[in-house]
Amino acid sequence: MVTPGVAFLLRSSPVLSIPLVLGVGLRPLSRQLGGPEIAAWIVISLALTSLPLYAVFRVLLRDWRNQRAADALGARLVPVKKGKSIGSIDILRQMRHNRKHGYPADGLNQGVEELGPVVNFKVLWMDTILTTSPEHVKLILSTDFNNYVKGDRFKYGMRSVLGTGVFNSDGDQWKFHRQMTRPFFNRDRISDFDILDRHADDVISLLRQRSNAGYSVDFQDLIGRFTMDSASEFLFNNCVNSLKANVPYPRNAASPPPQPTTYAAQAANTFVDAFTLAMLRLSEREELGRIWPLFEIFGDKTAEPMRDISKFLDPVIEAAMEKKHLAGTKEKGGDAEELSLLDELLNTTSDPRVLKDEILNMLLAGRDTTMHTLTVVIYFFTMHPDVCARVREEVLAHVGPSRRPTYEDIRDMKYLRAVLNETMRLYPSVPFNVRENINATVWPSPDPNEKPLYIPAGSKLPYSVFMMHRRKDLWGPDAEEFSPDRFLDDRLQTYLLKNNFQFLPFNAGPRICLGQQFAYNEMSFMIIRLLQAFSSFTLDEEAFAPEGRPPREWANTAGRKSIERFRPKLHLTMSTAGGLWIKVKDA
Ligand code: HEM
Repeated sequence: MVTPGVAFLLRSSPVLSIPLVLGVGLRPLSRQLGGPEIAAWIVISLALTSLPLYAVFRVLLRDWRNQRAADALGARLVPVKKGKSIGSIDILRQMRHNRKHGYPADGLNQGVEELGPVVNFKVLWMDTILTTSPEHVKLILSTDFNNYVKGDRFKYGMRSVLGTGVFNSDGDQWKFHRQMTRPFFNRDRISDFDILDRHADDVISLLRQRSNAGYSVDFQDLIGRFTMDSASEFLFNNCVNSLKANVPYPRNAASPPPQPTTYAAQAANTFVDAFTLAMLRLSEREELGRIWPLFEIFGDKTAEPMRDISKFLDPVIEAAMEKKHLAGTKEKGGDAEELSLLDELLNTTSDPRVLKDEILNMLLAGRDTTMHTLTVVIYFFTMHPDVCARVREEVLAHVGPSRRPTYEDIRDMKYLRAVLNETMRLYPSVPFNVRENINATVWPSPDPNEKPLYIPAGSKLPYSVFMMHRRKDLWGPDAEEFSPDRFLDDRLQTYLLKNNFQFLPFNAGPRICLGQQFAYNEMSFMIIRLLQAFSSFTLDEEAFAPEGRPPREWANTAGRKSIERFRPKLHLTMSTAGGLWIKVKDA
């Protein structure tokens, strides 16, 4: 099998062979055409400089064409953030460093402060136009939807894990996947809390048991197991059972009791670790941009985690296909409630590859996003005990201390919804996203006194809801503060309702998150259950691993970065570096 790196070199071979062709062919060609004898040193110099010259020529030609096209439309080019080194490689290096060690949007913020809310970070001579403007995001996601795609570059990087699933497809292929999965998210199904309730019980008993024994718990790890188990049961009726596997003890625990390693626990941890690693590899590719295959010359870095994922998923899919085969085609309107997404999908396709792609896409969509939001809600509870107490009051008033919450309870709990929204405003699970434009286009200028902006065809267009959600001109002077009431008081009218594209944790338009309502239900359900069981939460900072502690220098910066006591980390989705170690107080 050809590795991604070798495939990349083969694809680039026509250009890469220019020096060779010049070196070997120039002198004989000149002789044959009766031209002058070319000195060897000239041939060598030409061969050596041909590639850089070719690249410079192409870049200059493209920039000249873009300028002409912009002029013709009465527009201007997007301001470029210039790096100090050739191809702005220093910016790329800085971004990679920031991703690993910085706070989300470090580096990008400087560009935006300097040049405005739309900046071209022209890394490796490729137009990479970042916008934080609601009006541009609206064009991308909604009003000019057909001109913006995930694009071949993005899809190629994700393909070895996500295949052609709903996340990783465009056009008719995407429509096919979306139509296939949408019916599954109907109101009855997403309000059926049986699965959630069972797994929430496991979370609570584990928290209680560890708390009684005096240990703190990594809430992110625990809740990731909850979202994985719920999603796997919901999606393919086959629980990963990660909550039954060994849950880690804090690193500062004096003598944690030994945990028996069962085959099931090991299998669950292997699957979860492989899934996490595969997602990490994908985010590394996305970060490197179009040159990522060069870092995978000797092998596909997703191959190993995908082997472990397949070991778990393939038998599940085979068993569902077998069951379907034995039962014959289910009639529409049958006992739909009992069917998982996988069973539903089998009514549309029997292609195991399509089934696996879809399931993996859904797991990606459903696990880390809700895990992250719930983790940050609990973090905010530890930082704002008054908010925690107020949500708890609401829980007790609407649901009481032990009853199982219903869909109607959740719908009516306005403050809980405001807390979830405020958490997703400050720490959205998908803080950065990206599209590519098919045709050249023009965006309105953020400064009405300036000409509109010309966007060349095929530009990489990252948009950041993380940055947009913190803009003071859109949210008011307290934009960086955690204040759930902004979704309930005058600020709702003054800011949010003026522009419904400025709050987009779930995206918008035709590709809006399919699981939005399910996610609100799942997260609300879990919080209600937690607040019925526990009255408060505290951080156990002693238990944080060094990589999970915000560096000292953050305290000397501005905004939220200076006050946070956890460390947000960025991959495809956001998470908490080193986890969130907490202690709970029994209610
Ligand atoms: C807090 C929880 C969640 C957040 C913040 C969230 C956010 C998002 C965002 C921003 C997108 C757009 C991605 C893109 O265009 O590249 C998306 C898409 C999607 N989400 Fe969610 N999501 C959440 C939970 C879920 C859950 C629980 C599920 C299902 C189990 C789900 C299913 C999907 C699907 C299928 C898509 C793809 C839609 C498409 O491309 O047509 N999401 N989500």
